[in-house]
Amino acid sequence: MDRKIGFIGCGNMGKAILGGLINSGKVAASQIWVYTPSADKVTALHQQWGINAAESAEEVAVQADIIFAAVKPNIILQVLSNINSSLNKDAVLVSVAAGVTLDQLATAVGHDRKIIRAMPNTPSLVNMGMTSVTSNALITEEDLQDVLEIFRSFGEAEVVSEAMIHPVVGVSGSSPAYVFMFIEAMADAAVLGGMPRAQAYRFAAQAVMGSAKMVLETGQHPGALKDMVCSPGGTTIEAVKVLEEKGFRSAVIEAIQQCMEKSKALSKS
Ligand SMILES: NC(=O)C1=CN([C@@H]2O[C@H](COP(=O)(O)OP(=O)(O)OC[C@H]3O[C@@H](n4cnc5c(N)ncnc54)[C@H](OP(=O)(O)O)[C@@H]3O)[C@@H](O)[C@H]2O)C=CC1
Ligand SMILES: O=C(O)[C@@H]1CCC=N1
Repeated sequence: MDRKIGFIGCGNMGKAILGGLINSGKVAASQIWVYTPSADKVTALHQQWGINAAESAEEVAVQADIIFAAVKPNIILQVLSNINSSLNKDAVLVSVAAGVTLDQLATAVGHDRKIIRAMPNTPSLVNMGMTSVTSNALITEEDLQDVLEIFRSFGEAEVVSEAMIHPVVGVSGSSPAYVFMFIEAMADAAVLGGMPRAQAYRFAAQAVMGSAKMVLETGQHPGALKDMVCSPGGTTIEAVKVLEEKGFRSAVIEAIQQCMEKSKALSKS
C-alpha cells in the first residue's frame, strides 16, 4: 500500500495495530508517523520499529493519508478538533475509541471529513485480530478497501452498521480480557493438579486456540463440538455439570450485556 499511515496515541491498542501492520509487511515503517505525548515512548517505538517519530499530533495530520486515532474516548474529540486544520482534504480518519459515534467524531473534526469508526482488539498484535469497520458517507470504496486491507493484514475485519458496534465491543473488542481470565483460571486449576505454571499456560492457551479454530473451521455448532468431548460417564461431563451449576454461561451472557450497556452509555455522554 502506498498511502502514508499515522497514529495519534499509541498505547495498548495503537501498538497492537502498529505491530500487526508492520509485521504484515503491507506498509514500510518509513511510511508511518506516530505521536504520543510521552516523547520517550515515541522514541522507543522508533527504535523498535523504525517508524517516524512525530513531535505533535498536527505533524501526523499533515503527513498521513490514513490516521488512526487511538486515544482514550474521553479525550478523542478534543484531540481531533486540535488537528482539524492540519488534516489533508482527503485524509481518512480512523477512530478506535469505544462509544464515540461517527456523528460525534464529525462534530469534532468537521462534517466534510472522511471518517471510519473501527473496533479492533488486542490479538491484532499476534496477527489474530478481529475488527469491525463502519464508515461515514464520505468514505469511498477505495478508502474502505484500504482500511479493511490494513485491519486484515493482522487478522479478520468485517463491515458492520453503527448499531452493531455494541455487540462487537462485547463479543470481540473487550472479550480478550474474559478469555485471558478463563485461561488464567484453567491454568490455576492445572497448577492445583500439580502442573508447573508455565506449562499450565501453554496447555490452557493451546486448548482455547484449538477450540476456537474448530468452531471456525468445522462450521459445527459449538454445542455439538462440546458433546464430542463429553464421553458418557467420563471426566468432561463432570466439569460441564459444575459449570452449569455455577451459572457459567449466564455469567458470560450477563457480563457481555453489561459491557454492551456501558458501550451504549458512552455513546450518549
Ligand atoms: N485496549 C483495547 O483492547 C482496546 C481499546 N480500544 C480503544 O482504543 C483507545 C485507546 O485505548 P488503549 O490503547 O487501551 O489506551 P492506552 O492508555 O494504552 O493508550 C492511549 C494512548 O493515547 C496517548 N495519548 C494520551 N493523551 C494524548 C493526547 N492528548 N494526544 C495524543 N495522544 C495521547 C497515550 O500516550 P502517552 O502514553 O504518551 O500518554 C497513549 O499512547 C480507546 O479509545 C479504547 O476505547 C478499542 C478496542 C480495544
Ligand atoms: O475497555 C475498553 O473500554 C476498551 C474498548 C474495547 C476494549 N477495551
